[in-house]
Amino acid sequence: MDRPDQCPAGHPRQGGAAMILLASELERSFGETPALRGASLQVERGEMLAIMGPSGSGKSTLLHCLAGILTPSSGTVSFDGVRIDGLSEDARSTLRRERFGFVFQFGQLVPELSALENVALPLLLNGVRRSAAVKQAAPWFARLGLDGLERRRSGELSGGQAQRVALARGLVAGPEVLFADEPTGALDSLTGEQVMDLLVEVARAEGTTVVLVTHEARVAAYADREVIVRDGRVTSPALTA
Ligand SMILES: Nc1ncnc2c1ncn2[C@@H]1O[C@H](COP(=O)(O)OP(=O)(O)OP(=O)(O)O)[C@@H](O)[C@H]1O
Repeated sequence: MDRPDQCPAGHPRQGGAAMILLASELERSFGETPALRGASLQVERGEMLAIMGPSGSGKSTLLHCLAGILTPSSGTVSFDGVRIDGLSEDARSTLRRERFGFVFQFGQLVPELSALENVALPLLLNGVRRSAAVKQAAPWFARLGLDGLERRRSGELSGGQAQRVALARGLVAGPEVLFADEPTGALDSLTGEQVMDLLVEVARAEGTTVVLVTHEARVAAYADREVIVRDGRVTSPALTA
């Protein structure tokens, strides 16, 4: 199993270090409330990792620190071998735009834009011309079973459809890591399974690393590996290299 050309998850390495994300001893509080209290985690390139744990244990805060949305008050986060915890807001914003994708619990589509424009948005923000961005976004509709919904606004989509549009938007720019925070949390279980099936299928096909926060065991079961966050710490053993 220990083949040097493959990750444990069985996917080809894309070059570079095996660990794409490395968090060490993260601390972060909100006012008097400690959210992370020495959380450490490693994510291997190409793997799909589920972060589980009780409500309020620090899962989202950990994801936000890994993704450069938040900075920890102490501890380090490295992405692709480079420290990102000390980067400026502008540099973190560029990093998120160019190398990460996001799916949140409530799709957070821009209501004024069509579904197609929502999917094209990350490309437009990366400086891709409108016509090219739309051309690149369009095939995602067939890929995610959304044919014919391109012109709809988010208010005209079902929860599952909106979440598939959000998934397309999260993946359209070819991110190295997709961060998904309770991506099925607002969906019924069947619709949630359909979204997870697509998320896994597309992430595997694209070789995208996935960091998935969920409190649902059946959602975590899609992942290659699970860790548990309790009281701001990752309690299950991190992968040992
Ligand atoms: N922006 C914020 N302002 C104040 N407190 C916050 C903020 N974000 C998180 N917290 C607090 O930090 C702790 C960890 O929150 P976090 O959202 O990371 O947990 P979680 O495990 O993702 O929870 P849930 O499963 O309920 O979403 C909680 O006590 C929470 O109330």
